[in-house]
Amino acid sequence: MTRTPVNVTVTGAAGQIGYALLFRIASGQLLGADVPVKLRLLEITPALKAAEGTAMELDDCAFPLLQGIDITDDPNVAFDGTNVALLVGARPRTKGMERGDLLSANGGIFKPQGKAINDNAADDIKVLVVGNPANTNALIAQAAAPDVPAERFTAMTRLDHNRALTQLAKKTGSTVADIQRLTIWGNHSATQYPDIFHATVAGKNAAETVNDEKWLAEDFIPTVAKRGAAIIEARGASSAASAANAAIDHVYTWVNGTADGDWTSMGIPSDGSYGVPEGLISSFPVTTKDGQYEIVQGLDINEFSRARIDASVKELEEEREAVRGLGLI
Ligand SMILES: NC(=O)C1=CN([C@@H]2O[C@H](COP(=O)(O)OP(=O)(O)OC[C@H]3O[C@@H](n4cnc5c(N)ncnc54)[C@H](O)[C@@H]3O)[C@@H](O)[C@H]2O)C=CC1
Ligand SMILES: O=C([O-])CC(=O)C(=O)O
Repeated sequence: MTRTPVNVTVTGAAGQIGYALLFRIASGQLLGADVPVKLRLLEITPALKAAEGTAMELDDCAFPLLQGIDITDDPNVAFDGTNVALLVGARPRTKGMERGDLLSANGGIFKPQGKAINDNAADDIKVLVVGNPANTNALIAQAAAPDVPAERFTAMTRLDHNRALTQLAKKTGSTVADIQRLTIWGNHSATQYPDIFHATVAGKNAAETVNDEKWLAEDFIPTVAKRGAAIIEARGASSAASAANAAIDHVYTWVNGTADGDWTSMGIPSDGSYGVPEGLISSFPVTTKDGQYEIVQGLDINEFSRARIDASVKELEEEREAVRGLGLI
């Protein structure tokens, strides 16, 4: 039976992440190996030619699942009938900046895009915001889309999650496949909190296996939280292929479900769980099934974790105040 293609919109299609992302979407890695896709590429006018070049290369791959590519600089066209929107287009930070410093440069992009999603997207629209500061940009887009259920707006902390998996695997001499139930809490920023207290390594509690609070506080957490800056320092540009990979993981998991007994991390509108004020877009442990996600409930939060979650949530509240002040929400 022929399946109806899923419309996938990618903003910032001519950028670094766009280049690492589009070919993987077209090859079936975003939604599944049997799901045809139509791509919509949104770019600013001066970058349309570069986006056309990428589209030519996509054509040249002859991907069996790719059923069309539209390129536009008009958000209303880009989000028309869209089922999955990946909001990547935004300025990346450079050396010495925090992601929050991008709010005034990038925040303005997400209000009109949120409105265009509200007015044009398909009823089942799912949105992933990658452009930084991702959590608060997702809040801006969501606020501009009152007709879309709020929970469809998510922000990417899967890159942080993946980074934490590898650091923990290295420390414990295991592989990432041995690790389950790791959590990123809070903001995709230096205040984020990668939590291993509920994680398991080969079925055993990770924190007990590590048994080294100094490593946790002074090595693991800062390594994960400051990894983006370390990549910028090393590469001279912010992470692109790993960010694209995390975007693929985020949407694939959202659509296709988490493995039994495991969970993932997603930036999602808080329902007040774990004391995170309702409405803030904060990272939580979530399970997914049938295209829906649920926050994992009932986890014991110790003092070590509580202080760190609260600090990241406080930063999210400050960012929300800042964008209120800018009239973006
Ligand atoms: N959440 C996360 O884990 C991560 C987020 N990022 C963020 O992703 C964003 C994109 O990064 P790169 O691709 O490396 O940047 P880039 O500068 O290579 O590409 C950005 C693209 O967005 C386009 N763009 C700008 N304004 C736009 C608009 N209004 N509509 C459509 N397109 C627009 C630009 O023309 C450019 O082609 C940055 O904000 C970066 O900080 C990067 C890595 C990880
Ligand atoms: O650090 C940056 O600016 C890019 C990013 O979000 C990341 O790599 O996590």
